[in-house]
Amino acid sequence: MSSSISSSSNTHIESVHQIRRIDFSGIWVALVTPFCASAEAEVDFPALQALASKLIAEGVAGLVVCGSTGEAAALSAEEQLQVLDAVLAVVPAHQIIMGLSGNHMGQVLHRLAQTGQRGVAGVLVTPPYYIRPSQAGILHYFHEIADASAIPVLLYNIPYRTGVNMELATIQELARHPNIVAIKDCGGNLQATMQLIMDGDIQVLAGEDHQLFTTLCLGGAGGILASAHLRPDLFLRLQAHIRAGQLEQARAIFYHLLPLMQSLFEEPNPAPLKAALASIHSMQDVLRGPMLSASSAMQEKILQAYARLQDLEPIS
Ligand SMILES: O=C(O)C1=N[C@H](C(=O)O)C[C@H](O)C1
Repeated sequence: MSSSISSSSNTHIESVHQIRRIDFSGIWVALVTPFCASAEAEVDFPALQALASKLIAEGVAGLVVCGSTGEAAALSAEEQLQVLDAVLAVVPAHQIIMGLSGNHMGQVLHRLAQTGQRGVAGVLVTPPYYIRPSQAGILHYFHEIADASAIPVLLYNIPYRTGVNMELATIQELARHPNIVAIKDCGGNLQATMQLIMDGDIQVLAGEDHQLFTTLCLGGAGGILASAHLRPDLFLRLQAHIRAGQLEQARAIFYHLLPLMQSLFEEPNPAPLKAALASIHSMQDVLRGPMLSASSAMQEKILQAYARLQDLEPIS
């Protein structure tokens, strides 16, 4: 599968085995990891599977397991695999993307191999956090991962979490790698987003919920969103309207969703989301420390914003 890393990027790309290309367009849910209301806050596997099954039945493109919203940073490597396997037991592998973050290359490659063996649709990879590598270092990191990967790699540029931004030129160079197929765009740079869409080398997915409408209108492929846990039908309708060129209808749905999307991030994600899910699904409002449950004011606000979604006038 893998080849040695060459100093020239052209040679490098020519020598890499290309894996099958998958279409990542659509609405992907950045899945929460439900925990039990116990001292250890163990993963609540029945709640996880029920939620995953429900979202897939509702028609979303797929689920991102162990992403930021899945509190992957608070799960051990072993727990992350258990969460993946539990979701794989109820959701087809081609509808699952696995999150992969770390800063120890050997461990990251080991987890990549374990994920690849499970044949999921792809792996969503952040730059190594805390280290703050140079752009050349980021290139090196992703080339090593993409060379080794048995499954497609999606870039996850989220500088406010990792401490380092992936600059446009870096992403463009990575987009030439045959195994790097998409980006979850949380970079906050509209120029870069538009350029990547224009280049057409990788699929661009909105990674910030409030940017979904803009990204889709500009020609982006979809989104990976925490908020799509709540009324995924509206997110699917929004995307369908944009695909059909029905801008007015899509915009109406977007502005209807926006207060909820904004409220969900007024306290650290996924606390407001878990508060909402706990009141509408059979799961507990439990996060692992140092993350805390949403404040009671926020819980009320979220539930009100969610309730208002029922008011949407039917739009043909
Ligand atoms: O888990 C994710 O993936 C998401 N990450 C963003 C975050 O870092 O909070 C938000 C997005 O909705 C999903």
